Amino acid sequence: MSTNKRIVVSSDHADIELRKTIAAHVAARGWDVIDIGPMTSESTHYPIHGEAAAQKVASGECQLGIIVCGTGQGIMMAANKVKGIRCGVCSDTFSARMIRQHNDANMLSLGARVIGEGLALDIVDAFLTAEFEGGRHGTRVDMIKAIEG
Ligand SMILES: O=C(CO)[C@H](O)[C@H](O)[C@H](O)COP(=O)(O)O
Repeated sequence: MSTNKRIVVSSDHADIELRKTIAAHVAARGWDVIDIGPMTSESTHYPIHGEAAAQKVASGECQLGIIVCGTGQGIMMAANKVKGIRCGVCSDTFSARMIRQHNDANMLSLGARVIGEGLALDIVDAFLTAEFEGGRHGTRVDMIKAIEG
């Protein structure tokens, strides 16, 4: 398996089944998937899982990450606190494509209580297949990086 196609997936308790479905879907598209759980639906705290996934991306162990909580919002906020992470919540495929093309997002967050499985998988595909365009968008992403120091 090519190491430049490694992706981390994580969630809180809101929908571990959606996370597992996403993991299988992404693996079927040739990605080496690291599923860091949690493995049960016992109530947990999304900052733990958002940060853990983000550290895998920030360290370079994974190129991308996909995280899931009820709305996608809380776990996204936690992930974005890790230096080097650009994570967006998406409930549509256009945004999922654009956060890669324009924002060079390295993580995608999904709200399991907002969207259904079919749309979630379409969003994942849009995110995975889009490529950063650079140019003026690179200038702006560099400005984001400068904010975090
Ligand atoms: O959406 C979330 C955070 O933004 C979480 O996944 C939780 O679903 C949300 O905070 C609700 O918590 P609960 O313990 O599942 O009621």
